[in-house]
Amino acid sequence: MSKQTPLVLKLGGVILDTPGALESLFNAISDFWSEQIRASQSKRPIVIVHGGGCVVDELMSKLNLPVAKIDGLRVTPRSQIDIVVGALAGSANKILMGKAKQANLKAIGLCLGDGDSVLVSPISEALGHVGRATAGDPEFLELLLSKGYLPIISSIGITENGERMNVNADEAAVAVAKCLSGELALLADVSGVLDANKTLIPKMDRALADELIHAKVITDGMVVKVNAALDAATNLGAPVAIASFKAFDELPKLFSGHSIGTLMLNTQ
Ligand SMILES: Nc1ncnc2c1ncn2[C@@H]1O[C@H](COP(=O)(O)OP(=O)(O)O)[C@@H](O)[C@H]1O
Ligand SMILES: CC(=O)N[C@@H](CCC(=O)OP(=O)(O)O)C(=O)O
Repeated sequence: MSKQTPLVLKLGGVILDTPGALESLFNAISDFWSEQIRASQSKRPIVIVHGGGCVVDELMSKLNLPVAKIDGLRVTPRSQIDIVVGALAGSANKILMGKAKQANLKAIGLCLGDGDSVLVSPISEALGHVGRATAGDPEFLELLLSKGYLPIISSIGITENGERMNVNADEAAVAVAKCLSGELALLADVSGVLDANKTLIPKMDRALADELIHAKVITDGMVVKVNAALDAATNLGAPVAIASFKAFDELPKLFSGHSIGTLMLNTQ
């Protein structure tokens, strides 16, 4: 049985607020693996990296704390890192673990710092506890994947000095994919990158992305996502999909290596 390229799936936090979405996603993974076993193939390794920006926002609002972002990244002062870690590595990660368990998946809940899989360093004083992520040591994740685990990784990292850092989950997923030399798909609450008429753009290179960002057709979190996907496509030497986590019928296609949503191209 040949070794298969790991697939890194990034889930936006909105999936946690979308009724039935996690159940459908995990059942799709379970069905895909059962099908592979029936066909006497080895299970394709899958890793989930998740966000939870909306979970953090809800908690901040309950605590009457303001939300501030710079270029799509949450300003995370020292006084708020406990809240962010609790929401992402705690609540969001364990909700996902619970849903994976209900689908009988052998999941394991992690953060970027486990096994030094992803290394992080502070970006700027202005952003506070926000980290830039780079690929680290693949050994730990490869060990888990070789034993058939489904790692579910939050976007919380730990610096060399032991500081906890909040990492944008798209950037975290890119670093995990680089660490494992895997394929990457960024799953959000939209069918992919949309043009000015809200029509899906099937393929996108750097030139088109720059044009649409400049024209403010691509805005907010999608700017970070598009830039992260193009960076990953270049580094991994393979296209990266931006697609919907609601595209349940298309997920088996994605799992078996076909494209869905918008394909971000390596144009270097
Ligand atoms: N051109 C665009 N195409 C699709 N979505 C866009 C575009 N520009 C901005 N967006 C917004 O980006 C959002 C997805 O980014 P984000 O909220 O950061 O997702 P996630 O939380 O999954 O990382 C969409 O819900 C949409 O509101
Ligand atoms: C630095 C930074 O912005 N971190 C993000 C991490 C979570 C995230 O990216 O969640 P989504 O994928 O659901 O947007 C945040 O605090 O919102």
